This record gives sequence, C-alpha cells and structure tokens, in this order.
Amino acid sequence: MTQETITTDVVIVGAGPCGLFAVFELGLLDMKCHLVDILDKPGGQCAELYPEKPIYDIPALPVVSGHELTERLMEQAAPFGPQYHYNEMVEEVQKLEDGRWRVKTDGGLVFEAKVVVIAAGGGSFQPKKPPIPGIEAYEGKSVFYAVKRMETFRGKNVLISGGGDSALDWTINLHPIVQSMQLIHRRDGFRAAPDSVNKMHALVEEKKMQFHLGQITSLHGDNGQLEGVTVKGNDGADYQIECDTLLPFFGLTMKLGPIANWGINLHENLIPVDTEKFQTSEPGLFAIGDINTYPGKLKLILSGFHEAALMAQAAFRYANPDAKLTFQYTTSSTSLQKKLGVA
Ligand SMILES: Cc1cc2nc3c(=O)[nH]c(=O)nc-3n(C[C@H](O)[C@H](O)[C@H](O)COP(=O)(O)OP(=O)(O)OC[C@H]3O[C@@H](n4cnc5c(N)ncnc54)[C@H](O)[C@@H]3O)c2cc1C
Repeated sequence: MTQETITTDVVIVGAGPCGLFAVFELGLLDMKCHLVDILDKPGGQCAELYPEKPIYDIPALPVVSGHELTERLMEQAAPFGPQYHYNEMVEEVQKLEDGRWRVKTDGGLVFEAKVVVIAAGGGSFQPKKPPIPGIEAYEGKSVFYAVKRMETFRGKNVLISGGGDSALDWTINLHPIVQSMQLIHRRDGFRAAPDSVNKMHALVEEKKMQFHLGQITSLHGDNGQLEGVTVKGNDGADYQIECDTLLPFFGLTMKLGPIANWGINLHENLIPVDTEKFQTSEPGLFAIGDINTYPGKLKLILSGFHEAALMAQAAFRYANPDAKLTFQYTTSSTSLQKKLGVA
C-alpha cells in the first residue's frame, strides 16, 4: 500500500537527546518537526544503553538518569506538538528541485520537508545477528529482528531466542496473540528485569509457552519459510523445535547505516559541519550531536544542545529566506508562553 506523503517543516533523523532538544529550539521559531527513530522509544543512547545510569554534567541538573533526562526533554518538546515515528529507519534522503527534501523510511513512510536534521548519534542501532548459516534467506519472511507490528505475528508458531529484556518482553507481550510461543536461551540465567523472568516462568508453569535450553545451529524450511530449527542442547545432543517464525534478540550494535548513501561528505563515519550553522556539505541538511564532527568536538549531550540552538537559526533562514529572524529570549517569548498556557 502506498503511504500518503507527510509534508512538514523539519524531519529529524534520530530521537536521541539532541534530536529531542532540537524540537524545542526549532519550535521556538515556529518550525514543526517529525522525528524518526529506528528504536521503539525516544532517548537514543540514554534510553537504550544507560537508562538507569546517573549523568552529572547536564547544566542545572546535578544528577539525572538517562531515562529521566529523556522524559524531561520530551516534556520540554511537547508544547510544539512533535510527531514521533518509532521502529522506522530513515533509508533515503534526497534533495528536491525546489530545495526541499524527500525522506523515506524502511517502513514505507515518505516525508517532504523544508529541512532535514540528522541527529543520528553513532548511527542506527542495528540487531546483532546470531551466527546461524543461511539465516539471510529467511530474514524478513520468517526471521525478524524487531517487532514492528505485533499483528504480523498473530496466529504464528513463534520461537524467540535470547535472554535479555527484549527477548523476555516480547515473549510475554506476544504470547496472547500467537498460536504457540517458545523461548530458547543458552543458559538458565537471564539479563532481564526479574519481574519479566518471573512472568515467563509463570507462563511455562501454566503451559502457555515452552522454554528450551541450548543454541540454534541450523534452520529448516523452503523459500525463506521456516518450518523448524535444530538446537544443540547443553548436554551436547541435538534436538528439533518446530516453529514458523523466529525472533532472535541478541542485542544491538551501532552502525552508520544508510547515512553513508545520502551523498554528503563524511569523515571517518562522522559528518563534518561548520560551527556557525551545523550544516553538512548539502545546504538545508544539518547534523547535530554525536554524528557530527568539527575541530574541538566533544561528544557530550550539552554540546549537542548548543548545536541544536545554532542549527535552528540557520534552518529557519534556509526554510524562510525572505523572513526576518529576530533573536528572542524564552523569558520574553509570548508565543512560547501562550503554548505553555502561562500568557
Ligand atoms: C554508557 C554511556 C555513558 C554516557 N555518559 C554521558 C554523560 O555522562 N554525559 C554526556 O554528556 N554524555 C554521555 N554519554 C554520551 C551521550 O549519550 C551521547 O553524547 C548522546 O546520546 C548523543 O546524543 P544524540 O542525540 O546525538 O545521539 P544518540 O543518543 O545516539 O541518538 C541517536 C538516535 O538516532 C537513531 N538513528 C540513527 N540512524 C537512524 C536512521 N537512519 N533512521 C532512524 N533513526 C536513526 C538511533 O536509533 C538513536 O536513537 C554517554 C554514553 C554512553 C554510551
């Protein structure tokens, strides 16, 4: 099905802390943002890699966890009505003849935007794949590394592999809609929230799912449609599990991903920008946060916040070449105060 094109002022690639703060800075200049992230939640590294770790160098917040910082940034951005598109990877960014941008995602979303801001951090988080020979032939047909839409798995015989939060969460969340649910992990211990582990054990006791110990060594089926897997058990003996869908959850790595194909200059997998506009080699295409590089760059959240403020001014000028831009403090911005309901 062809999706309708979404027209907007700005598409922000990445909903990490810098992408989230950019919504605020662009919003002050009345620019409306859509954010796209490959993850299923906002916060980038703060949410995915260290949600509970304390951060000590956010100005005026002596200590804040990655999760709480994300929550606060979402709250600060909310008055500007940003729209979030999760579980979507931006694959193509293409300049149109009129200077605007067409942005396409792997899930079929299409945007046309006046400017694009790349706030993609270390690149996209991509799934670590299990070392099973020939797995590529099944990918996207009966092997999936993410749950984009739960409905895809309704009525399926699902085998989930892994012992972390994603494996446990999806085992619990999908079991009510699948035909059968099985979980396989190489050991009896899990790197997941104890509550999820308890829930999974309860489902096994209630015979609503099965748990197996061992490692998948091969997949069986024709034309990419899985029929079963061979497992090496912890006693060294092989055994078979029947299933038509496999969801391996072995964690995520960060890769530059499709950004390498967007026709912009790159330096060691980073995007060189100037420090006045934080613009890439393509006018109208900006880069802030960990993904950019310039002399003296520090990969800190507070650097990304500063970059977002200057980028927003330049993005406004690119999108509205004839408009006058007057610098204003938030303390005297009546439009912001109206949005916050305090004017
Ligand atoms: C363990 C740890 C501790 C840290 N502690 C601190 C600290 O104390 N203080 C500090 O300032 N910094 C700290 N950092 C660094 C800080 O987390 C980063 O500087 C910050 O997250 C960068 O923000 P960002 O928005 O640029 O990118 P990220 O947080 O990396 O977010 C980028 C987002 O873009 C998404 N993305 C990428 N490519 C695509 C694509 N093609 N399509 C869709 N989405 C895409 C990714 O999924 C990701 O969600 C720490 C980092 C780690 C790992």
